[in-house]
Amino acid sequence: MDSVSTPVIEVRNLVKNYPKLRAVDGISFAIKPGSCFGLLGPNGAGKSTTIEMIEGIKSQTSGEILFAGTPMDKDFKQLAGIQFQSTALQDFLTVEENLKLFASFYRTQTNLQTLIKDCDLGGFLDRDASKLSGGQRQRLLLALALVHDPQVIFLDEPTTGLDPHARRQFWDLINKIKAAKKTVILTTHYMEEAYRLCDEIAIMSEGKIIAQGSPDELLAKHFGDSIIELPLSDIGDYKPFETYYFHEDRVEILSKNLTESLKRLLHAGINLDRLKIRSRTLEDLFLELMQSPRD
Ligand SMILES: Nc1ncnc2c1ncn2[C@@H]1O[C@H](COP(=O)(O)OP(=O)(O)OP(=O)(O)O)[C@@H](O)[C@H]1O
Repeated sequence: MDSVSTPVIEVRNLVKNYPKLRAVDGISFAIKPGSCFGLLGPNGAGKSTTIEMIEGIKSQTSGEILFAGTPMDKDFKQLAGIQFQSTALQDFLTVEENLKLFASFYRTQTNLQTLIKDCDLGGFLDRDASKLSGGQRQRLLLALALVHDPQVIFLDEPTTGLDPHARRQFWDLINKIKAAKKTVILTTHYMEEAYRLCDEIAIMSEGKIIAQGSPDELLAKHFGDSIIELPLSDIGDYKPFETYYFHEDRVEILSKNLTESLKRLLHAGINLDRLKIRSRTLEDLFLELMQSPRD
């Protein structure tokens, strides 16, 4: 897997039919080595089904899944790290015992002391898994996924239910994994998480990919503008030249050229002390895509 040009994982025309539903409907994508690839989409879009087919947990109805250019074989299990849900934990074993148990399942193992440090488990190694907080449990589950030093890590909604601090701590961990040149495949409902961690994202809806690219590329492609916000009381009866929306207490002006828009406002004598400028976010894009009619 040393060729930079060969994708670590490539999915071609992947389909999954359940008895009454096509959950994944002919999707294709390629994941570069050492990158973080995010699958986004509303509930039921087909993200988990897709990730589980790549992990080899579910079989596909049709289509191909290639690992480093060749069909997956049993060696993939050694090279892939899957962060399971907390049901995979042995509740009456301590954190350290869980780590040792999982490590014993594999031919190769990473240095456990380094893993404990990286995943910040040192403070509660002798605590039963059942007694961990949400953030501690997720860090242990991540450590278990990393115990055999895999090349590819699968994280299915890893920060759901975590408080903002624990979520940020988890993002730091994922960034460490990326810095170690491992490939990460992530599903998430948090747009900020996708924006901060992913090099590339695919947004799924009803089994199809409806948008794909780097977060910044997607934002640039879909939105060529920023939003200027002003309190209504400051704008007076000025009518912006640009597209604008009045809200109860503020006006939002969609500006394609901030310098020009700000010059116009200054020229009109508007007080800009309380002005805010906001870039469009992935959340704006996600909501817009979910509202657009699709074929
Ligand atoms: N074993 C199954 N049998 C029948 N239908 C299933 C099965 N597993 C999933 N589905 C259906 O397939 C569709 C896609 O489900 P999937 O779990 O992949 O979506 P998701 O994007 O991961 O959703 P979420 O964000 O809620 O986790 C849903 O309509 C779901 O009800």
